[in-house]
Amino acid sequence: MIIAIDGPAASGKGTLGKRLAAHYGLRHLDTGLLYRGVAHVLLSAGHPADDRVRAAAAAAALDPGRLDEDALKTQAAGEGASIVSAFPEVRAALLDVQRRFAAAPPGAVLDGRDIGTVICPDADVKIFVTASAEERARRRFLEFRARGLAVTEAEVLDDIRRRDARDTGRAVAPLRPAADARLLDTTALDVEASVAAAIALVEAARR
Ligand SMILES: Nc1ncnc2c1ncn2[C@@H]1O[C@H](COP(=O)(O)OP(=O)(O)O)[C@@H](O)[C@H]1O
Ligand SMILES: Nc1ccn([C@@H]2O[C@H](COP(=O)(O)OP(=O)(O)O)[C@@H](O)[C@H]2O)c(=O)n1
Repeated sequence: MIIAIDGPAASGKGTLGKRLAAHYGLRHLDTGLLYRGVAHVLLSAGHPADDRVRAAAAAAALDPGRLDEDALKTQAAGEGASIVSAFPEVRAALLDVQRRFAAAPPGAVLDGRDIGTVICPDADVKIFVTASAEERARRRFLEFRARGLAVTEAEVLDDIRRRDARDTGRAVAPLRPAADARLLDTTALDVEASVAAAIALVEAARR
């Protein structure tokens, strides 16, 4: 079984992806880490994220097995990711690794922005997860604070809005629900209730 999870920044995609993978015995890929990894290569070498040629080279050379999640889950890497991910060459270079991951047995959960629309258009189940921007900013702010990262909730909200606008407005693989995606709004749901709702959507899709 292949489960595709898409949605805007900090909507809970990764949390649901991990939990659904554990529940159904599938592997999980957080595809945002790939784009964050590309941005991190550029930023850590002192180059701007909008250096298209370097971004394409970094994507082609990326080793998905060696991504340091802690270093990549920063605001700077997220912002950089939303810039490099708009370059078609970057997306093309990362396509195969995602499709291969999805196709390997026993199946997988992938989360990102274009899983249901581009990477796995034939996924068995597609979930588009949303929450209000304010609630997403609150959750991401708490996460950053727990990790000791210095940032305000207002900055996080700004960042989320800017990235969502870039991700929905780009020409290639924009963020949008696939026509056959099931919508899950978690604004008023805690993690456990969100997981239960997602499992119910998977079960409904399999019937
Ligand atoms: N339903 C929920 N209620 C409260 N907090 C949540 C919920 N879902 C996720 N979170 C928390 O919100 C933050 C963002 O979730 P995450 O799964 O990383 O989102 P995404 O992968 O979409 O960026 C994390 O700190 C996570 O623990
Ligand atoms: N499949 C994907 C996944 C991420 N991305 C880009 O990578 C950025 C970071 O993605 P992410 O999933 O790690 O971001 P969060 O939702 O975790 O904050 C997004 O803002 C998108 O620009 C993408 O274009 N396509």
